[in-house]
Amino acid sequence: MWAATARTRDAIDALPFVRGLGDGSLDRDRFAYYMTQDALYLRGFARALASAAAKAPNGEEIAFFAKAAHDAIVVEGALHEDQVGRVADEAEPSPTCNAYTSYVLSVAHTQGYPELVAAVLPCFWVYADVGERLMAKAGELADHAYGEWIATYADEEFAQATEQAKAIADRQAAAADPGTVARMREAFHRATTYEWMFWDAAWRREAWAH
Ligand SMILES: Cc1ncc(CO)c(N)n1
Repeated sequence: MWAATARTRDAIDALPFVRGLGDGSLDRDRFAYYMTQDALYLRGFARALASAAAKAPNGEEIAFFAKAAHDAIVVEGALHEDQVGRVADEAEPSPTCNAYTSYVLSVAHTQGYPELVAAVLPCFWVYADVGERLMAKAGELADHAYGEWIATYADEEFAQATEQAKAIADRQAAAADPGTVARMREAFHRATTYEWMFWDAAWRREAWAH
């Protein structure tokens, strides 16, 4: 699945937002816009993870997704609050933020556990991958403008959660019929594309036309 999305992954590395995050040159306004939108995204994403917990077939996977939902709000929320302060409940999601969260929530509500697992996997995988790459290039994080962000996603615990999410997706794909596997690929690809769009939207500080 990852191989089919390699082009999108390369395109994510090439984004001016991601490059600027990596070398610290990104301006604070764009970063603040991104963090606010990301806090809104994480609320929707956490609901989708809680849905995955509700659909999971065994205790281990229920616990995994329930903890992931918790961490998306509590652990990542602490990073956001630290960086941009508390994001108001009534802050407005951008078109892309709204599209991405609506998409994962629609998968949660209209499709099965395998498709939902595939739809949330890029959120783990893309961030762990970007975090790790930026960490390798960044050097001393204490002196880095976005060191805290990089440290959060290059973290060993986040890497472990990503491995667990991958293993769950692999097990589901191995047991699924061809139609389900095709929908899993579609969900994985679409969510990876939304990851690209999310950073691109932050670079453009995307707004609603009206
Ligand atoms: C848009 C987006 N995708 C994934 C993550 C990682 O949880 C995040 N914080 N934001």
